[in-house]
Amino acid sequence: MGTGTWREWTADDASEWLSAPGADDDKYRRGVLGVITGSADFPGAAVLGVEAAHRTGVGMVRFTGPRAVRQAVLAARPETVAVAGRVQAWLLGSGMDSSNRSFMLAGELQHALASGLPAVLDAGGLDLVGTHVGPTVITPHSRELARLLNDRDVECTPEEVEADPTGWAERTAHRLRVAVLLKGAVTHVCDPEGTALTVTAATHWLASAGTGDVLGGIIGALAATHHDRLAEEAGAITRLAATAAFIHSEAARRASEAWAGGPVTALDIAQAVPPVVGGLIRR
Ligand SMILES: NC(=O)C1=CN([C@@H]2O[C@H](COP(=O)(O)OP(=O)(O)OC[C@H]3O[C@@H](n4cnc5c(N)ncnc54)[C@H](O)[C@@H]3O)[C@@H](O)[C@H]2O)[C@@H](O)CC1
Ligand SMILES: Nc1ncnc2c1ncn2[C@@H]1O[C@H](COP(=O)(O)OP(=O)(O)O)[C@@H](O)[C@H]1O
Repeated sequence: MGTGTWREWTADDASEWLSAPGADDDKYRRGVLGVITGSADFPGAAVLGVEAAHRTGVGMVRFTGPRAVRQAVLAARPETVAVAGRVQAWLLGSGMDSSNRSFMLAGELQHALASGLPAVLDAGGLDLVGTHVGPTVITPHSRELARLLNDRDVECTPEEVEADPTGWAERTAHRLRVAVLLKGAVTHVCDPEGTALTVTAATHWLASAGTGDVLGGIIGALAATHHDRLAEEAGAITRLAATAAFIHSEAARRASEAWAGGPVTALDIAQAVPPVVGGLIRR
């Protein structure tokens, strides 16, 4: 079992990490999120993450993932810039296969991580943990966490992770020296410094394909808009990740309520993010 004191992250907590742009802001000052996600097999993961990042409120999203995916991303969100350039944070790996990475893609991912900028490592980017130098959060579910640990000679099964999420999240944070967001009906977010937060999902309709990709986009956007804070205080990535999980959960609840408590899709959730962010800012 975990040793830390875990605390549920509340709306009041989340609201402290959100603000509207001011008169002095422009798109660059607000923050640019660089996104390298998706693949020919999973273009949707890139579309969902980019959609969620825009909906969370970021200065710009710069998508430099695989060429095969760019058209789909731009068709869904023409606001996205698809040329390389300066960014303030990275979202890497959703919809990618770590065992099938081209030489060029591997180089681009390594280059992103070597930048020292805040990074969110999801799905097919999880194996890159340890090569990062900036504030970083990994976002596995139980199967991905077990696989990641097995690859580092730590024996555990997805069932063991599910039986003891606090313990495995803490052990992973300490061993890999990184903030961990372990997804599930209760999402556990912790770091090696001892911050330990839970976000209990407001609806179980969240358990559907692509919702994790949406969460990645929300975390990425918050990392980009808080780049100044993260440069001073790397540990803030843990609270930003918990804030993102809270927004994600509330957006799912809203999206479901819009359908009389019925099912929602990942894209519905991304599109329900703005009123949640607006409501938290007004608190
Ligand atoms: N629309 C999209 O493009 C989506 C892309 N996704 C991407 O898909 C990749 C794999 O993510 P997962 O979360 O599925 O990875 P998992 O580690 O959960 O699963 C890996 C593979 O195991 C198999 N599997 C595991 N449990 C299964 C079950 N109960 N029944 C049938 N097959 C099972 C599936 O073939 C799956 O591809 C990630 O890169 C992720 O980002 C997913 O997020 C789903 C949506
Ligand atoms: N039973 C559940 N109840 C509520 N939320 C859940 C449940 N199962 C999973 N979730 C949430 O749904 C999302 C699923 O993410 P993930 O497993 O990465 O899916 P995908 O890879 O298809 O995007 C996570 O945010 C997770 O916390």
